[in-house]
Amino acid sequence: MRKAYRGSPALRGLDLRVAHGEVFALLGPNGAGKTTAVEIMGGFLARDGGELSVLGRDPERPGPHWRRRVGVVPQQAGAFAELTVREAVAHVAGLYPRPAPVDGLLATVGLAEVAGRRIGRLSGGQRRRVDIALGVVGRPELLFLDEPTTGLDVVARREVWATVRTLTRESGTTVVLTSHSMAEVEELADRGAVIAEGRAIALGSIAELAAGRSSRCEIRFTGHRLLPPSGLPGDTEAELLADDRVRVRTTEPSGALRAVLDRAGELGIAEVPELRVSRPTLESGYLSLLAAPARTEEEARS
Ligand SMILES: Nc1ncnc2c1ncn2[C@@H]1O[C@H](COP(=O)(O)OP(=O)(O)OP(=O)(O)O)[C@@H](O)[C@H]1O
Repeated sequence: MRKAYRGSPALRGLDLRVAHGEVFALLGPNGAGKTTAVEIMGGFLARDGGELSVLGRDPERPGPHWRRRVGVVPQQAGAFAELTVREAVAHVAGLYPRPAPVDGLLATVGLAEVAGRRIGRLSGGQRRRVDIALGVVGRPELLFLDEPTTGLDVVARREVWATVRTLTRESGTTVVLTSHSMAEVEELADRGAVIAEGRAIALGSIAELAAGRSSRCEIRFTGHRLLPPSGLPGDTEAELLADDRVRVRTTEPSGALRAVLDRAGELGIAEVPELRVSRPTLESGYLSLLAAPARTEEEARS
């Protein structure tokens, strides 16, 4: 996809493939082009170039039934302020041939108790749930969720995650999710792409994105004498920090840990002080990908 706004490029050849039934995350800094991509894929915005097939159709020439098969929860929604929750959801349900039962859906998204209240009187989190209910009431095969939990409290966020998981599990809905929350992406997504300056700089499973530019795990403990004199296995780097703390980064966490534990045994130390082993987080992988020099899409795909 290519798109420029008044000559200034927002998408410079964004290339994506989302598989049927998966939750695919679009990650990237502010202004990277995520919302522009969602608006184009959802059929709300014309692109300048590139080929696009969404559920087998070009969103600019969708044919009669395509729109009913695609649900969109935009970043800024909040329609129907004068209607009650149930009226709004029932109204939108009436536009679809096989809508979800309204009261069941309101229960699923946690709105049953405020079903009779006007949308304009709801809290921000409750309105966001209305947005989600409106996006899914037509039982779309494909759902675009643009930052679904921004502004929600921790409990509400988890409830929205549970709703999305229920939808994907029970109806096999394919979801394209944009989010700035790494926790959200780790919780919901199967695969994703990191977008920067209108291009995908990395594509893959969430574990692959978390590995980022270096797939090394981290082992931390206190006491440099626990480092075996013969060294550690694999592609490993040991760093001495303040207070005699040690940070080991390694591609072979089990082997490196075994070597440290063996050394502790030799020294008669039963418990390695402050021992912690961690895999790379999505946040660290994401940051390493963004810090990398601009890569071509071919490199990103491989
Ligand atoms: N309607 C518009 N008119 C002009 N420029 C726009 C318009 N919409 C977006 N842009 C520009 O296009 C670029 C991509 O914006 P977009 O909203 O797609 O990014 P995003 O990745 O969704 O960002 P965020 O994470 O902040 O939501 C930005 O430089 C933005 O300023």
